Amino acid sequence: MIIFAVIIVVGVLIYLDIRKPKNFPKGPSWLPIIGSALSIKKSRNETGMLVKGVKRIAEHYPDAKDVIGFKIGKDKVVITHSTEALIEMYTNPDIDGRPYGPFYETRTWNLRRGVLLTDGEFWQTQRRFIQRHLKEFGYARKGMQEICENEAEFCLNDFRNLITKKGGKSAVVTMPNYFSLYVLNTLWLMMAGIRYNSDHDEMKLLQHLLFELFTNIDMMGATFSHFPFLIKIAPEASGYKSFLTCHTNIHKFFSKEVEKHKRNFHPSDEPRNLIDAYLKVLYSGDENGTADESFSELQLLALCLDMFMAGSETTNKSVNFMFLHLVRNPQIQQKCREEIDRIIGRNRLPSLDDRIKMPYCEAVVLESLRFFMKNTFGIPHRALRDTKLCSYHIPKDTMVLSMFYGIFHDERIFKDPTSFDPGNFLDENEKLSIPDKFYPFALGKHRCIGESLAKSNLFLLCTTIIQNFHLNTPPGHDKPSDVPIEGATPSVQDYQALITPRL
Ligand code: HEM
Repeated sequence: MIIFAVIIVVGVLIYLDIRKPKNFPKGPSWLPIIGSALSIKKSRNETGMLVKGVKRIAEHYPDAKDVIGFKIGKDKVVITHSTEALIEMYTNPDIDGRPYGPFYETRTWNLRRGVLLTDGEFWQTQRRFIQRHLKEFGYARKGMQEICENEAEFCLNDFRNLITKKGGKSAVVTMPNYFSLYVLNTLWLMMAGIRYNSDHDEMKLLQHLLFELFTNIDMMGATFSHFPFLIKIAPEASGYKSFLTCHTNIHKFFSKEVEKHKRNFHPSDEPRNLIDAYLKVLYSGDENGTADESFSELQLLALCLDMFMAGSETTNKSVNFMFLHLVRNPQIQQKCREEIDRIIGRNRLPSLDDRIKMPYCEAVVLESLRFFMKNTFGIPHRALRDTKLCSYHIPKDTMVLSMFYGIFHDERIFKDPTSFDPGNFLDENEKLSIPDKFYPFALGKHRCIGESLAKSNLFLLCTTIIQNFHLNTPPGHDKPSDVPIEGATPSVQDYQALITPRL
């Protein structure tokens, strides 16, 4: 009798686990416990990339051309993969939440902290604070322009010194990640008032940790997050242990920085950067004298972590894609150089004021953003309540992901989406012409807050380096591969470039 009852209960549980909600987006069938995880894994292995794997699965459901539905472990996951679906998702306030789960909370002491993966009023208050103070410490004044121009010049001088050390004619440089410190400095000067030199070991280690982290996870989360029971029984194999260790090390670094600020800042002082401004609110409240309860020291650490992750990885990798394609395509490099010589000349360094007069270099920047974003997903969203997406039913708490491949590989927008072509952003008169639906920084309430900083860095690093050097494949080397390495965001494979000063 008992056995019979157990069989019935198990049967009902399995039925509930594999049953799709009515009018849920089409997709592979769900197996007990694992859902459609195996279908995704198989397709990802066969195509070599998660983005391509999802695209291939979607092709099996031609009548579901905009969104596709999965279940991975405990999570219902819906992926938007057409331009229209992405726009609908980002502009639907019912899908403005961020998911729950160990992946999202382990990184911040099992609490929901920071700005990247929080939602509701807490997120709104903190986002508003960052936006206001980024303006104050850079965006709205000449500050950001000066900071980015200076960092591009530091990069230029480091290249020059390297070439001098190698005998003065040229140097072979390991390219991906060469620029990461300069990119990070532009953000960190506004956040913390600090710039790091290229030989700062602790910062190099931190960037390495972050790079590893982004390579080992994906935007759907990690195995331990979809299957939380694995945290206890397989902490290493599920990726939980390394995820935790990496975050512990990152937190140690930021705690030290915040401590330094606490020692050197008095509430009556004028804040010099975003961390100071945050401490001022913590010590003496905002302009009304009260601090919102979302402000705390742990939250400040989480903000540092989030800004570091959101700001440096993304920009650095876009810069890497830009230089990869400049090395692979000397004719594009030459066209940039011609525009630089015509508009700026060789007697002064590029400035952000030149940008408006340099459509070709600007088009290279936009094409690099397309190449970075086309193989990535947005940060996961969550349905705050039952809602609709492309007329499908999306139950409350479903994870909703945007797959930018849909926009950036759309043949209706880009003639040949697979080739790197700045012409995608120029009209027949070589004037800048940006497609209406070009959203590398997303849209809606979670739209990126770092767009202008990222674009400024890309433009200035491109023009400052190309104004002064030729970048080529070293003799005897193959052209660097343009097949990206998978991860939460795609990376450029290791390659070397020969840097030669212009005569
Ligand atoms: C090439 C560089 C960058 C790209 C392509 C990029 C792209 C994006 C995208 C697509 C989102 C929306 C995520 C979503 O909800 O789906 C986002 C959000 C965000 N970005 Fe960026 N980003 C870049 C650089 C930066 C920089 C430099 C910063 C820091 C100043 C930054 C800070 C953020 C933050 C804090 C969010 C979360 C906003 C929120 O949820 O309210 N990003 N970014």
